[in-house]
Amino acid sequence: MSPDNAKIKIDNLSLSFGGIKALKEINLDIYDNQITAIIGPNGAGKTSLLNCINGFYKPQAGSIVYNGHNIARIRPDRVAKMGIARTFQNIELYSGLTTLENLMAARHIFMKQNFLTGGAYFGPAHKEEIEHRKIVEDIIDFLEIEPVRKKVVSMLPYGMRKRVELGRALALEPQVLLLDEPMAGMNLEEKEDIARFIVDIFEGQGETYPDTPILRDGVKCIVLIEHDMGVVMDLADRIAVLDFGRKIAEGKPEEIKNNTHVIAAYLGDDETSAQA
Ligand SMILES: Nc1ncnc2c1ncn2[C@@H]1O[C@H](COP(=O)(O)OP(=O)(O)OP(=O)(O)O)[C@@H](O)[C@H]1O
Repeated sequence: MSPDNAKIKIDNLSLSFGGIKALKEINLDIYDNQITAIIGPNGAGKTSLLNCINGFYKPQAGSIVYNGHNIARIRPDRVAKMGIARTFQNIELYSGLTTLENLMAARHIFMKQNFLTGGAYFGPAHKEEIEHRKIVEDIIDFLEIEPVRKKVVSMLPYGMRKRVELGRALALEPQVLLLDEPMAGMNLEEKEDIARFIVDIFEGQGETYPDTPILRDGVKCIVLIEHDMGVVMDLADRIAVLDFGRKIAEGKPEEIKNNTHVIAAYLGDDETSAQA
């Protein structure tokens, strides 16, 4: 693991909103074959960092190099096409569409045929639709959401909508999956389900889904924002800690657990954390 083979290399990233400095000179390398967790108190800059990676926010300074391209300031739809998918703290789905339609909508970025002009029932558009449908059906099966596949997502319980959102991100067949508090607002059982899905997505399901590479091979680079420390310590290979827009620590879970600056940041000891 050296900075030269980082999947995403973030250098000196700074982002402000008027007088508010959301991110201050962040340096962070994110690697394949790891689940990287980003933690920190409320307002620390975690979501802002994901928003910079996927193109929602345009940082004033710094770079984000992914597969050799600086993607800082590239549009979100292009970043998604390049292989970075994400879920949101406040679920972002087409609330009037069904589970199936939401996942199929994600596939449209891959469709060569325009589904309005390509002939929906005959010809190439129909063939293409069937291929995309196969991938989507495998994702629905994997996430155990068959019972709600024809249900409009606004009618689904919160935990189920979170799961559909995870499916929508998988339907983009990403190389990198950014998860913003995927378990927020869930009960213990729902949290355990999502934790299991994250591990299964990361590891891949092999020949259970032979024709759907994203499930067969898994997503080898996952970035997770999560407040539940038990979950973070269990799932993460590496943890980066933000506080007031700065990265104050980075390391393996056991290193972070005992880091005095991290403990101070969580207990609200500003003086100690500011000195980091
Ligand atoms: N669009 C925006 N406009 C103005 N200020 C913003 C915007 N987005 C974020 N901020 C500010 O940037 C800072 C970092 O916010 P951010 O949401 O990234 O923190 P966070 O660590 O994700 O917090 P939480 O754990 O509460 O979700 C905060 O002061 C926040 O108010």
